[in-house]
Amino acid sequence: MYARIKDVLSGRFADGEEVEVGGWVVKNRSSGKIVFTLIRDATGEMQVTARKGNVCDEALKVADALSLECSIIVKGKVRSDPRAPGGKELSATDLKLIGASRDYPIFGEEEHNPEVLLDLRHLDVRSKQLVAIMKVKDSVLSAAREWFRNHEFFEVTPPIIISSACEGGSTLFELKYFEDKAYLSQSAQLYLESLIFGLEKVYSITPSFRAEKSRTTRHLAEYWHIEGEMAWMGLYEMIDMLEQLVCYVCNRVGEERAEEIRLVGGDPEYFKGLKAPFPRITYDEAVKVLQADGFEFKPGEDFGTHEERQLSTHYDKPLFITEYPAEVKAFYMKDAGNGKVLNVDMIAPKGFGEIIGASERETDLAILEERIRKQGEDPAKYAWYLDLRRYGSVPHSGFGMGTERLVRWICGLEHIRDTIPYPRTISRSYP
Ligand SMILES: NC(=O)C[C@H]([NH3+])C(=O)NS(=O)(=O)OC[C@H]1O[C@@H](n2cnc3c(N)ncnc32)[C@H](O)[C@@H]1O
Ligand SMILES: [Mg+2]
Repeated sequence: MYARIKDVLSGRFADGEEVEVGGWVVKNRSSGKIVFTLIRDATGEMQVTARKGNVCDEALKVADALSLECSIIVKGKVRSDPRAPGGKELSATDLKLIGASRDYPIFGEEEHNPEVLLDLRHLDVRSKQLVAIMKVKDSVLSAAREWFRNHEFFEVTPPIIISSACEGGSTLFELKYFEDKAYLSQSAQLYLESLIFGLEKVYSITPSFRAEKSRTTRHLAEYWHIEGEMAWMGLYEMIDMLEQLVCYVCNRVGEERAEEIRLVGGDPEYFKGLKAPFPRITYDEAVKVLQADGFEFKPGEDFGTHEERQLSTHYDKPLFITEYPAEVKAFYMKDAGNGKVLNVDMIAPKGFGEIIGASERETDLAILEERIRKQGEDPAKYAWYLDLRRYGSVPHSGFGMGTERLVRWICGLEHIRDTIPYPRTISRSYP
């Protein structure tokens, strides 16, 4: 394997030491006898200088003709130079063109129409901005897995092809399944609930699909869903746990990906320093806050983007809002008695909106059947799920965290589409 650019820049190799680096051309500037080439690999960017006399004429000709995104292998001597990005360069002794790149359609700094960039997403995924965001996402996923493993959760692999809605029929994607029909999973929850009777604490990281008709900056038709389900746990114990999970992931990612977060315009220090406890208010208290803020809001309705944004202006940490009206929430949420359910949404500050949806689950069979019917679904389609209440049911709770929502908040991004390599929305399923 070739030397990594970050290792060359970090001083791992002494001046004069010869190393070999593989990478792609970011910029090329030639004055005939000397060619300055900025190359990148997955660890960073550095300058390569090809000088007449140091490289053979053939290699100098290759260097001179390099264009955006050519892939090259360069052998050279490490040389400290304060004028070079990162304070070091490779003074080339040999340079080979591996993959030509003529007229690369995305020009470095130029502003491009977002739709054009999305049509060229298969190329744009190598851009500095998207590479940085994908590194942040990698850290989010690995930090989450580490937290789950350290807290006795088992990772499980629930089905993606499913037979009944978890989050309402209006956002289901239907597919032809042999001679039958099936759907793409909106959430692994119902299957995770079946798995707690053997494993007690389970999690999954899967794609969830929502046929959202809305065009917003925080909805995708396909997103990655970090979901947990815990036997014996009630709502408020789960909220304590969610604070620990979110702080662990944010602290780790803020530490590990500070450079990338800064590069895309985020504030890593905030996430490095995020600490529990987070503020907690009930739905009714949230309604009072909105009304005191002069917001026109009809009590009994769900909070939308505007309400969540307004509520988040009162706090600089994520806000837990609990006990929503039963009518606006899913059938599986445990009845809290006063027309409310034992659920919680976690709303990120600064208008980044809902990151987590969670609840204690209804375990009373009759109440559950009634709520399935009230939501216009046929309990017969949930026969397997209702069996979980017939055989050794226990109090349990669970949550779903949107990975892309979390990455968007950590990176401080305007639109969720840049948090996933290939965003799927109502108007895009290409490339
Ligand atoms: N296991 C569970 O208890 C999860 C539960 N069945 C569930 O799906 N809840 S949720 O619909 O609020 O979605 C959970 C989270 O999933 C994210 N989410 C939800 N919908 C989307 C869309 N369309 N795009 C991106 N992210 C989305 C968002 O962060 C939500 O808070
Ligand atoms: Mg939700």
